[in-house]
Amino acid sequence: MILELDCGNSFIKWRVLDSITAATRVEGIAESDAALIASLVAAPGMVLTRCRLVSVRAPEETAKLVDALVLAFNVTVSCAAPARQMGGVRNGYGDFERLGLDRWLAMLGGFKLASGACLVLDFGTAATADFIAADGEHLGGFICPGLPLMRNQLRTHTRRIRYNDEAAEQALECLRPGRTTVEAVERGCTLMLRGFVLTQLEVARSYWGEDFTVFLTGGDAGLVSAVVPQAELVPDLVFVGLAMACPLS
Ligand SMILES: Nc1ncnc2c1ncn2[C@@H]1O[C@H](COP(=O)(O)OP(=O)(O)O)[C@@H](O)[C@H]1O
Ligand SMILES: CC(C)(COP(=O)(O)O)[C@@H](O)C(=O)NCCC(=O)O
Ligand SMILES: [K+]
Repeated sequence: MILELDCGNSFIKWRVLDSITAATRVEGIAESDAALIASLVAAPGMVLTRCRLVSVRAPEETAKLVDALVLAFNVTVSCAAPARQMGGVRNGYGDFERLGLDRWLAMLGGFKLASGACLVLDFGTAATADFIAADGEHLGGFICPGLPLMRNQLRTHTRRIRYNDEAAEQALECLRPGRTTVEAVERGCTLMLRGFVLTQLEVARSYWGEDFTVFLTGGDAGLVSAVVPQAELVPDLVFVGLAMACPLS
């Protein structure tokens, strides 16, 4: 079985694929290395042979996780690395190694699925947008704070914005103007994310008219999907790119 990991700034997304059919056997989201390993140990019938991962964390942090995986499961671990081009996509950064690897893999996945111009929007700790032209040229992208960062900035830099996660979840029942602090913040930040999406669509239209595919991914993609009904919601887009960047021969 193949273990796949997407180590973001907030969470580790993981899944285990059958080596022969490539079907997903189990998947989850872990808050820490220890929680990840505990979930894998607890899953019944787990025989890991290979592991591939992408990380936007510090190299030392990633190395620690790799060591822990090797120790726990005796697997070979392959880590996605930056590239100037791959899968027909050309990295648009002057310094290509600086482009976040999760963005790069989501772009590879998007371009593969679209086989044409695409706009890749990822809603995690940060919200990111990347533009890939029909010929595979990455035109660049944008990075903004995602919902967790916007919310936490308000909570930590004001005196009177305080509420718990349960209240936050309930506040998103609808997006009418808030009548409590939690509603006002959660709905306000959600509308900021939606505004981000609409602006990115305008940029994409200025390049390609209507001739492009929009991909939404990341943990908070569901919060914005209503404003782009034409978009493809692909939660595992980074994993599509990961399989391209780390083929298991
Ligand atoms: N099951 C879940 N567990 C944790 N967060 C989730 C879950 N489902 C959706 N989310 C949302 O995903 C966001 C984190 O997105 P994610 O793409 O994992 O970020 P990152 O890649 O930066 O770690 C959180 O703000 C949370 O709102
Ligand atoms: C932009 C990001 C912080 C997004 O991370 P995420 O929200 O997925 O955890 C990450 O892709 C990153 O650290 N990028 C390096 C900077 C860049 O892409 O220019
Ligand atoms: K991510």
